[in-house]
Amino acid sequence: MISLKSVVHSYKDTKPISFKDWQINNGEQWLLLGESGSGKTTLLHILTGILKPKQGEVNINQTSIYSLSSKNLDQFRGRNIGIIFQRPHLIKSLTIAENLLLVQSFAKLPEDHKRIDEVLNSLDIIHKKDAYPSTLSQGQLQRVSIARAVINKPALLIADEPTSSLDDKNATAVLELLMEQSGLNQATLIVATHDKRVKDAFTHTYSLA
Ligand SMILES: Nc1ncnc2c1ncn2[C@@H]1O[C@H](COP(=O)(O)OP(=O)(O)OP(=O)(O)O)[C@@H](O)[C@H]1O
Repeated sequence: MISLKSVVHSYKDTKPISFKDWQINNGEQWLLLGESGSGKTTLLHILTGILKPKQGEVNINQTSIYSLSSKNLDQFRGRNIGIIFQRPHLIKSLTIAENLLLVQSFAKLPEDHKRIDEVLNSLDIIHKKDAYPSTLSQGQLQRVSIARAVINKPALLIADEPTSSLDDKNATAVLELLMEQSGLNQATLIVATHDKRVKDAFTHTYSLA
């Protein structure tokens, strides 16, 4: 279970943003909606342990994440949280498989080539395993981003505007893959977007004012 309690954040010289309390049960799929500037990215950073809020508490499966030391928080994030950004941030000098091996090693998990093949197969991108990111299409790169996010079977999968740079066909495919991949591991899925094409796929919505 993930919970957000009495969370408020303010950046230097800006007015504080209050986030209403939020409770998410394991395996639920949520849409995070909000106008530009309403605080979606801020909230995702708070939920993923990147940004400590000025006030309030964030719990992920009974762990109050901001009570962890920074070393333990890094490891917790690597093992429990997968993040998909609007654009894939892959390391250009490494192959797709090597990029995925790096994610296992950051989380201090053993190299697991079988798991890499399994994930790349399920995302229909195994043929690009030994290719470099610059040789992949935008849609293929987004599938690799999903592979990277799910490789360690995280309990929480978070996507920040995952479809906004894709055409209709790829946007639908990426959304279906996100739902399918989170379902495979019973992971909780949170997708932040203002892409109207994806709204209907979700039953739960958290809206920022
Ligand atoms: N590092 C920062 N320093 C100061 N103010 C910031 C910083 N990051 C965000 N803000 C401000 O906080 C508010 C929320 O920003 P945030 O990026 O979370 O919004 P958003 O909903 O993700 O917007 P968008 O949909 O346009 O990406 C905005 O007013 C923004 O200007």
